[in-house]
Amino acid sequence: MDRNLTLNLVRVTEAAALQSARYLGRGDKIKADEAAVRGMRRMFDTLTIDGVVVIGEGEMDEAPMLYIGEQIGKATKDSIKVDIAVDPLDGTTAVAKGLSNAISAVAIAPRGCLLHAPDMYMEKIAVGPKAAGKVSLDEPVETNLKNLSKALNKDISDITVTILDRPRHKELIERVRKTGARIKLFQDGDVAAAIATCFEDLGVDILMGIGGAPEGVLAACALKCLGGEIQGRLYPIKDEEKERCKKMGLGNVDTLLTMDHLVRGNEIIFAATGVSNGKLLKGVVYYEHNRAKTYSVVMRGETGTIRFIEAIHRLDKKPEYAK
Ligand SMILES: O=P(O)(O)OC[C@H]1O[C@](O)(COP(=O)(O)O)[C@@H](O)[C@@H]1O
Repeated sequence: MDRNLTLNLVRVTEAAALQSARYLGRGDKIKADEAAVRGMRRMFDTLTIDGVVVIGEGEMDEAPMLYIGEQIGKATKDSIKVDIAVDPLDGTTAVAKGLSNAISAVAIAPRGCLLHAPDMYMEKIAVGPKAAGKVSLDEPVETNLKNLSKALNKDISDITVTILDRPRHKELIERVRKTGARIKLFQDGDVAAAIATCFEDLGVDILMGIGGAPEGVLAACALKCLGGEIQGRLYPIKDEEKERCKKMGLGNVDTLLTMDHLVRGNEIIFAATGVSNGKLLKGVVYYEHNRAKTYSVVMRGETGTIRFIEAIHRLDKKPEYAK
């Protein structure tokens, strides 16, 4: 894929973040999400790609924009055909409540390379580069933490496990605590939490637990670029979810989804911009004179280059970013 696309993709998440951050702390997660979708969708129109959304805001009848199957970009005859995974706002509740860790994220890969993960839960385990290949969803929690401690060469009491703070994780939390490892619970945003395992100074060594399946694919795109590892297993709860897996040709839902199942190859570009403050990315800051600052990260699987980008936006000169 054209490497210039890398920087253009950041514009897409910046636009979404700038729009949705306006709703930080306003108690309206729907409006925050709609704003992110609008900003992202508009900016996508400027990219010369032949894209199709495979992870998006829902089916065509549920979502007006960025729905699954929607054609994206200004395609020319030379445009590369790509799959697009979007989460215009990962952390809608966080934004509504003015809490941390919300990001806007997008990934692209050549057509056919991204798993068309249905909108349901997925069990996940994610680690950074030093522990890639050393943990498995097929192993018990205790074994994984023992192997992680060996891989990182630190005592199990110095391992920090990050887990979504949900009642469904009660047993997982108890088992982790029994091993002596520390737990960092978080309220929302498991894409950013999975990515954080790849940066030692962010203080989390492993992500465990159940979150959204679409978010699992986005996290896999980022972790491929970063040299980490995420594995997933679909976690359908309702009968219609099981039916949906079958219809989508996902076969046995118990299959352990490796990195290559989630995203094939390493021709990947992933970009994210902070909406509210998080450890990985700071949120949008609005300044006087209609200026705003964004913090983004963009990465390419082929080269493994990771760029952190701080941008100052003159909203008076870019009215499309301002509303
Ligand atoms: O809130 P639930 O139902 O436990 O779902 C977990 C999912 O919710 C999130 O925390 C936020 O997702 P939304 O922005 O769609 O609300 C995800 O990061 C995570 O994968």
